[in-house]
Amino acid sequence: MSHPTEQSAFLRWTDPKTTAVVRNTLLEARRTEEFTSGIGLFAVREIPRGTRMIEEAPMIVLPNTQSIDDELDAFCSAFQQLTEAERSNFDQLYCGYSVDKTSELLNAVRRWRSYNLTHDTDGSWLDDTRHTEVLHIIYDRFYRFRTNFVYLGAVNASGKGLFALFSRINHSCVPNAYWTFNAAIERLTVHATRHIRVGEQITISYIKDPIAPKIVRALREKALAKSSVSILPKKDALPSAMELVALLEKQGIAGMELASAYRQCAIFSQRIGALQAAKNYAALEDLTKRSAVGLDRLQGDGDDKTDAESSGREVQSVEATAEA
Ligand SMILES: C[S@@+](CC[C@H](N)C(=O)[O-])C[C@H]1O[C@@H](n2cnc3c(N)ncnc32)[C@H](O)[C@@H]1O
Repeated sequence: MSHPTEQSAFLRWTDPKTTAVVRNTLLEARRTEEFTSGIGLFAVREIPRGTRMIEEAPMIVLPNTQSIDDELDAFCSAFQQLTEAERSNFDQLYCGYSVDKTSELLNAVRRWRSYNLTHDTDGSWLDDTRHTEVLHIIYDRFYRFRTNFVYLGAVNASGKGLFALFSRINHSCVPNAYWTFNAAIERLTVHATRHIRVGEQITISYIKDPIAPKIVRALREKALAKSSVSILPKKDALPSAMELVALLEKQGIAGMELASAYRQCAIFSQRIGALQAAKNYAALEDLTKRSAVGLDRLQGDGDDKTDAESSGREVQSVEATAEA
């Protein structure tokens, strides 16, 4: 239940001198050497492939909403429930501020403010100057959420979550980690998809399909087309799928995309009667999935077409603390 004083969360910023420290026993957030990449997450220990590097509960969860007003309202309610340390941590997350400053969003922020925040912390009406400042604070924080949230299921059809440590992970087209929201344990997990050395930056792919480069898409489409009942002989499908596997392996892409390519190889091998090869590919698919999402994810929903799994060799919990 929201207490009136909690509304003051949007009437001031957190103390900028407060340093949010976000780490666990395997990883720490720090500035990257590249100016444009800001803060990143780095390994503080050797991390074997398949290690569960992060198992993190959301700081903020929003339900799937239909309108921008509903989403903003849900965000503001959730934000007001955060502790001071969490707010401070949140205020220091990266903000892609100028991404889409739309009048629609600004108007939604104005509406929310006028219904919910009429008075200042000292009880006086918000004057014009404070009014503008308060709009800015709400707008900025909502944007910070929008820069960092992930869907907890299907895009545009599920709730959204914000995770403090996960929010510090930068993108790479050839990532060394794979993330998924594991509904069985209601945690976001990040697994190492290859061995990671001390000091190496942890990266994930921000792109839904990281094997998007044209050449790879073409290969995959070729493999799928050849597997269909008509036109092309089924036996041609396997070499194309194997070509895709080889390309992914060469690039070092070892998340669920590779698992899916192994699966194609297993299916196509089985179809031409190469049963031992099919078994081998199925085993590789299984190993790859375990390394990317973990056994609990695989057993949790039984949907092996979507995400990955991991061995769960190490489970780290997030320590998000604030130091004055
Ligand atoms: C979720 S944040 C990641 C953490 C962020 N670097 C920070 O300082 O907190 C996403 C933002 O990080 C930056 N970023 C992520 N990956 C990057 C990359 N490979 N190169 C440059 N900037 C990157 C972009 O500005 C992106 O909008």
